[in-house]
Amino acid sequence: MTDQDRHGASAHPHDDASAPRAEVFRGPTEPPEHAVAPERHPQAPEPGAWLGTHYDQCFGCGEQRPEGLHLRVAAGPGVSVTAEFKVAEAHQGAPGLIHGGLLSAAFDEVMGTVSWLLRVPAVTGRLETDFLKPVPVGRIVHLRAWCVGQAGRKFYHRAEARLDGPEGLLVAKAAALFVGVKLEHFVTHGRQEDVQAVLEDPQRYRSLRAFDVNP
Ligand SMILES: CCCCCCCC(=O)SCCNC(=O)CCNC(=O)[C@H](O)C(C)(C)COP(=O)(O)OP(=O)(O)OC[C@H]1O[C@@H](n2cnc3c(N)ncnc32)[C@H](O)[C@@H]1OP(=O)(O)O
Repeated sequence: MTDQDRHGASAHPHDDASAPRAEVFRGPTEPPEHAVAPERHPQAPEPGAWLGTHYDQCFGCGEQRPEGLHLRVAAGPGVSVTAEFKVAEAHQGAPGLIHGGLLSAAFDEVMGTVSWLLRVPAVTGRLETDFLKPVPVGRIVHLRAWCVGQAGRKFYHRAEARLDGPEGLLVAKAAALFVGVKLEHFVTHGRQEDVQAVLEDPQRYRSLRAFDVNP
């Protein structure tokens, strides 16, 4: 019995000639045909401006997290950002090498920060990472992230990580789908004592400022 016999007209369901092939083969992080080019908000920080930490307890950029990544993110041209962090002892997975999940966390943070240039609060829906080379402790990881398309509330981002600087060895790549949310998302779902602390001192959650909710 051939595959064709087992599955009917074609050997694989995706081989159905009547199916919209481009859509069938697209993954969730690939912008659909109807996606539009993202627009940098007119009041987005100028290219080169440091964006600073968005929340002092954030694992990615927070100043109050000694074991965190302490990413320093700067606005780039268009809808893009760059960032750097130094791989610390606490970031190890294998001896002397970064934990892969933490590299994904760095991608999550830097792609999340792209939202600042769009002025749309957004959360990660899906995040994919290609790990290309091992990353040793003590090295600087240089990250770049940019938006490649928007379809309604869905934002499609890309990012890359290089060793020691923007022209360094490419060690990892990422693609993500972020979904725009209302600020109520954070107020509703966050642990109430942390939400309350931020409401009492909004400076601790600078995203609020970035999104003009509490300028
Ligand atoms: C400055 C800030 C820096 C921050 C950096 C760090 C960023 C983060 O880590 S955020 C934390 C991690 N992410 C989360 O906690 C998000 C948890 N998930 C959620 O809250 C919800 O699933 C949420 C908000 C993403 C979507 O829920 P909801 O608002 O009900 O929208 P929903 O209708 O389900 O989805 C909207 C669209 O997105 C799509 N979508 C949602 N999730 C996914 C997914 N995982 N994969 C593919 N598509 C998805 C849906 O299919 C839908 O598409 P369409 O409009 O074409 O039908």
